[in-house]
Amino acid sequence: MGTMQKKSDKANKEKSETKNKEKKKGQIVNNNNDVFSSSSFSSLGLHPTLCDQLHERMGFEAPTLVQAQAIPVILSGRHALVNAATGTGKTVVYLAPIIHHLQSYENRIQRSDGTFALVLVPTRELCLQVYEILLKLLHRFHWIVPGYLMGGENRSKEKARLRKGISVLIATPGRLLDHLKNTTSFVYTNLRWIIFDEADRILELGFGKDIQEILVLLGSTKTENAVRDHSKIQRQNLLLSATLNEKVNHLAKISLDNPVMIGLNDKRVEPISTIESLDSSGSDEDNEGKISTKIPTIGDYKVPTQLIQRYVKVPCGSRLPVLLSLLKHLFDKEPSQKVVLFFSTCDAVDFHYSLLSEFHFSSYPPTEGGTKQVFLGCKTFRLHGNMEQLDRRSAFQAFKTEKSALLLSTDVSARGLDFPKVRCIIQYDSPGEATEYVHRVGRTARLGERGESFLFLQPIEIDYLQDLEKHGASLTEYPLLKVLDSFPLHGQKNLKRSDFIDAHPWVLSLQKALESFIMSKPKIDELAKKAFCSWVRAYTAHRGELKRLFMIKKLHLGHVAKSFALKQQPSLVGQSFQKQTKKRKRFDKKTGLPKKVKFSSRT
Ligand SMILES: Nc1ncnc2c1ncn2[C@@H]1O[C@H](COP(=O)(O)OP(=O)(O)OP(=O)(O)O)[C@@H](O)[C@H]1O
Repeated sequence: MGTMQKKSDKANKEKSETKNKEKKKGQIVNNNNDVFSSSSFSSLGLHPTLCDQLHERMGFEAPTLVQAQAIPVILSGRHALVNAATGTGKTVVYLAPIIHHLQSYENRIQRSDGTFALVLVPTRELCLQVYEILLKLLHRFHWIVPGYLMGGENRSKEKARLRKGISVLIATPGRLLDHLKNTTSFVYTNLRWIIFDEADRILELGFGKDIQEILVLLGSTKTENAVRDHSKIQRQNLLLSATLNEKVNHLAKISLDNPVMIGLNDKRVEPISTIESLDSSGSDEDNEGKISTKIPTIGDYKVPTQLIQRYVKVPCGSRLPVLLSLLKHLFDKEPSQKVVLFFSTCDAVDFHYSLLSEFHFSSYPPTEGGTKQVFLGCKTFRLHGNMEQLDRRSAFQAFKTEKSALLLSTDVSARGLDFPKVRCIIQYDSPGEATEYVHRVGRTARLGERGESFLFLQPIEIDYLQDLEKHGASLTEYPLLKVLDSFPLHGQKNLKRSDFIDAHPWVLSLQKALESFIMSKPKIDELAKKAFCSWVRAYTAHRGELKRLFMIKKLHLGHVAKSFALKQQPSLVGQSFQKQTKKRKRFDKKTGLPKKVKFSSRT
């Protein structure tokens, strides 16, 4: 081993020891027995050099419970469905066994052998994140080449990398399919593993057809597996998520052969002999009666036990000042912390990002000359699917490394992203499906660390709590009035001012200031109007049971406009919204199917 290598290993060891000491100082609030196993990585059957990497380079002292349970199964070559809470280390569950096997081949694998393992993920950020972990794990196995393919990247460069050969490939489905069809130098004859990370989300995003095509092109549907049984390469496919539910049944059935269920108790997937269709939603509706599915419809999803889950009940017209007050309160209480704030649309992210970056307010804190100060002093980032790839990448990386910051995002950040030390999640717009609630709050309270989450609900939406309860998430009400009373107004603090949020003097004065601010900033005013339209559209897009809980008819659109600091409901909205609703109704009637998630506008 070279001196440089030794030095870097020593530095890594020191870094990991400091990290572990920090954790011991009290960051981890959960009982370690709930997260970590008492076994060691080597006792799971992993190669000693890989165990050293996990320990020294990654700073992992012991496997997590799901790692201890799943790694031996995956090492044995069995297909598997892995369901475990957010932030419990599922990435290593599949990467470690792949590396273990690849490094042990008698004839060292070469780039010209092409791709041995393929990991499919729903978003570009997750693609990069898994790639970075893989890079670290492969540090001592330089002959195993990692790589990634994803939308937004340069196709020709990707082609060139594929031509040279990538042993372990991380990809988003659309771009992978593109290369499978068009890049003749892409060698995948040695493919042994296909992993679907966040399997349910890949299907929810409407990639079902792509996945089906990918599986056929790779010869990895169950029927083709059976034909290939006699060939020398055995396939092993894995599906993972914190919310594996009935939506992945089709995928599981066509891609997994006698799978082992981990974290799904005794639920089994029934074997089938033909290829079922993976439509955009992955729904079972069109096959009802034909297939008896064994993954339950109502999943009791595992939310980290140490996570404090709250809801904030706010009348629609007061949403914006309440959001700003909550943010201010959180950062005043703990100036060095990271918060992720979720919205339903890209436009809402853009509007609130501009507002928070520029909004000044004089009443808090009162200053001598009455000079206005930026309302929220923390670093702010935004991340959504309509941003340029470069901006997306730099926001993602920057928020990862910051010690104290606020990230405004759509659901593009909800799945799998591992931002260190996020203490708080705010869901300003409701997530819709309970699965998305679980993944959004899962960006905090990872691996036993503490975390808090806030879900904004209007009084008319409060029944949504029952829906969450059905899935195992219990929320308590946040004492909002007490917090609002704590803000200084006319030099006075902590006075009981009102029993009603929408009549609270602090809320009223902040709302007034926000409206004047928007009127003085034509660009932000434009963003507010756009965000209003998208918000209403997104609200009408709730499906099934959720449509009953989030009823557009019950909304007062004037109050919705107020929540974007608009004094009046923008007039164009009526038309555009009606057009949109009519179009959707026509589509639903024609196809009988729910429309695909519009990835570009919503996330
Ligand atoms: N054995 C371990 N010891 C210490 N830290 C670990 C261990 N395994 C994983 N981690 C760390 O735990 C964090 C969460 O891991 P990971 O992102 O794989 O979780 P996940 O279960 O996939 O979460 P999600 O469901 O949100 O995608 C990461 O920072 C990872 O480095």
